[in-house]
Amino acid sequence: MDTVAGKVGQIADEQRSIEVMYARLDAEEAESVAAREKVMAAPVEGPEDHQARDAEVSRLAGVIGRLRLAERSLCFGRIDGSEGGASLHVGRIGLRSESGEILLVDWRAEAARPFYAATMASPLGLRRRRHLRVEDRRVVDVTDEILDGTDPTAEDVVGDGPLVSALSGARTGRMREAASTLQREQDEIVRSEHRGITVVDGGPGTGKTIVALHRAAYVLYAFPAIAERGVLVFGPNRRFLAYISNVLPSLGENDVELATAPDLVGVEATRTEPEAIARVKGRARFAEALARRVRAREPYGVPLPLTTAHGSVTLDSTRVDAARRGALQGGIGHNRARELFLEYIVDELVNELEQQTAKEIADFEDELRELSGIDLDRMFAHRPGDPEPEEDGLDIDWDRIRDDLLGDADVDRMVDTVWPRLRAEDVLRGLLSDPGALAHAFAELTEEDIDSIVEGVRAGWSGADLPLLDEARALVDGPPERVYGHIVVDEAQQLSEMRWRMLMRRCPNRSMTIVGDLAQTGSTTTVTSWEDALEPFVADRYVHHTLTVNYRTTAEILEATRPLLARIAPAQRLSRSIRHGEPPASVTVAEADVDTGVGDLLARLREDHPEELVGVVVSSRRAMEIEPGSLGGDATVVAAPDARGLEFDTVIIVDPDEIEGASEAGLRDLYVAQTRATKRLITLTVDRTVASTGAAAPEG
Ligand SMILES: Nc1ncnc2c1ncn2[C@@H]1O[C@H](COP(=O)(O)OP(=O)(O)OP(=O)(O)O)[C@@H](O)[C@H]1O
Repeated sequence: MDTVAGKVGQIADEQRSIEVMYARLDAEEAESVAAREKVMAAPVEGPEDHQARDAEVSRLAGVIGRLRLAERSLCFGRIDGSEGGASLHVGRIGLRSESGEILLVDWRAEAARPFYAATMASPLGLRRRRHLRVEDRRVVDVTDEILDGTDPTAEDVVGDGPLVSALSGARTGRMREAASTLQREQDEIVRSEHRGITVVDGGPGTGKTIVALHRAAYVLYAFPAIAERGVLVFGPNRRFLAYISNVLPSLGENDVELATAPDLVGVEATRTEPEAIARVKGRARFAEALARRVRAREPYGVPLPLTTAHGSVTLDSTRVDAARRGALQGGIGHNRARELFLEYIVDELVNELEQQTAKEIADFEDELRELSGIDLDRMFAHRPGDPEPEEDGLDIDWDRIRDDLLGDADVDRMVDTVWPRLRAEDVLRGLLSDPGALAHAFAELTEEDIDSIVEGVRAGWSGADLPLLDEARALVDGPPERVYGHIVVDEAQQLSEMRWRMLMRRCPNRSMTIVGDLAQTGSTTTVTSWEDALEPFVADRYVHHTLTVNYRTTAEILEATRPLLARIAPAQRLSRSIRHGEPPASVTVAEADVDTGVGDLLARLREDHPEELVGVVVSSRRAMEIEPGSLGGDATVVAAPDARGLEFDTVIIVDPDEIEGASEAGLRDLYVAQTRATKRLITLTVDRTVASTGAAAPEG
């Protein structure tokens, strides 16, 4: 069999098929553009018409955007059934011909499932799975897997798997989507029908982020009611979000929000603080301490004296407590509950005034009868045909009085004495500058820690303050207005208890995809298991998957991380790598020679591998000293604690001892650094016993 001729023929065949698809794509785009122009040209009258037109224009813009995004690699696969069974092309979106015949199936559609799920052991009725590589609307490559054990024919192109080619290519600094090569264990999670919480863990490079982002695209496609409320992807920092930012748009999904904590809270962190303090600030006990402070500004067991132009009343504590309970019932926050409380209080006040007035009139009548014998009741007795008299016998408009009292500045001031309006920032600042309250709630804080917290309040907000501010806002002003139908949390092992609360507050229906690796946990959280993280919100109502295959790191580099993994997470098994490469190398230099050492390594890498990306992972201290861009455009300097989630072709770890010693999570930071490389890992160790070594060559 002439395999080259076979492949050329197959490419030509596929080219004919995809030309039909592109013609249909272009036609659909042209139809949508024409429809949009027509809507925009149509006359509109009144604001409702305007609104409807804007909504239609924006819907059509969405459709056009999605069609345009689908252009690049519109179709990437094909499945053929056994024994002459049907063939289907699989791609970015679904397309039908004008007569309704299926041209292309969306990768997320049920019909596309066998493309991902079929194996030789379980071919699901398929004979062949084909991958197509399309560039600029031209089919440039075709590779086939025969799944049902039949012999390849001249129409089959069996070769290197597309996964291996995808993984072996040089990195670009941005994560790429992987809809065409999603693996079975990944696809099962992406396509799961479970709408609640799904936790996905697994070692570094097992595709957790890939799964999380493709899951977001699947949720948008398959669960419209959830999609309508919006999907959020939450990540640990902006660098990470920039790294993953292209994936969803290239899957045709532009409506997913990407956010870090400052984006959600709308406040930037402007200072760092010792990690021991940040850890304590992450404890859920802080939420209790804040709640106590807010509750202390609401009336418990106190009477409320009220003096008004219509009379004076003291509401006893039972009535004030009942009003407080009623107002707080809906969990709408202190300030909004205060408005309800004011209404309850004014109702009580008006009732009381009404009764007082009725009693005063009755007393006056009794007195008059006793003194003068005049019986007012008989004098003004109600005769048939007369209008109904007011109950108290006087023409008092109590509804108007009620309205007056609701807007009365004096009443408001009196209510303020038991239920003042608050500002969330002040509540948090109040707690953070109250040494007594801090010491009472957090026995683990030393006096020095407390001084540092109190001192820090004046200097602005830290990263760990943001979830506290969010909590204070929920207590004071009620839950956030912007909530989501589904939240994807990446690097979830980084979340403190307070950060979990911040996210859960934004996902009332608890539909989430949570991915992370507890062996990579950083220094600012005390959460050590998914059970502990989720128990307060959903008890054990979540499903858990573990990914086992490493798609990033070569087997040689992965093996080198084994001793560190055994120290930081003895129960975790090393994942399985599917690629081989160079063994890790190491260099030792004196402190004075670190810069030259790094410079030499970079020069050599540039010469040998000019297309590739290099990550230089250093301690946070060193990262601050290195000018951005000073190492050249192809090398990125990353502080070890910020390297989570990123990847580079080559990683140079500078001074591992310093990274290890810099933080309580130093060993885990070092493990993260070791697992960032797709091809080469070089460790530059610093020998502190010598003044200068001269830069040395790497040793294998
Ligand atoms: N099915 C796949 N097809 C192509 N590439 C894949 C696939 N799965 C994973 N990868 C690639 O493998 C690398 C690691 O994936 P990813 O970053 O999702 O892993 P991770 O488990 O989130 O890692 P970490 O724990 O280090 O953050 C990425 O380059 C990703 O694009």
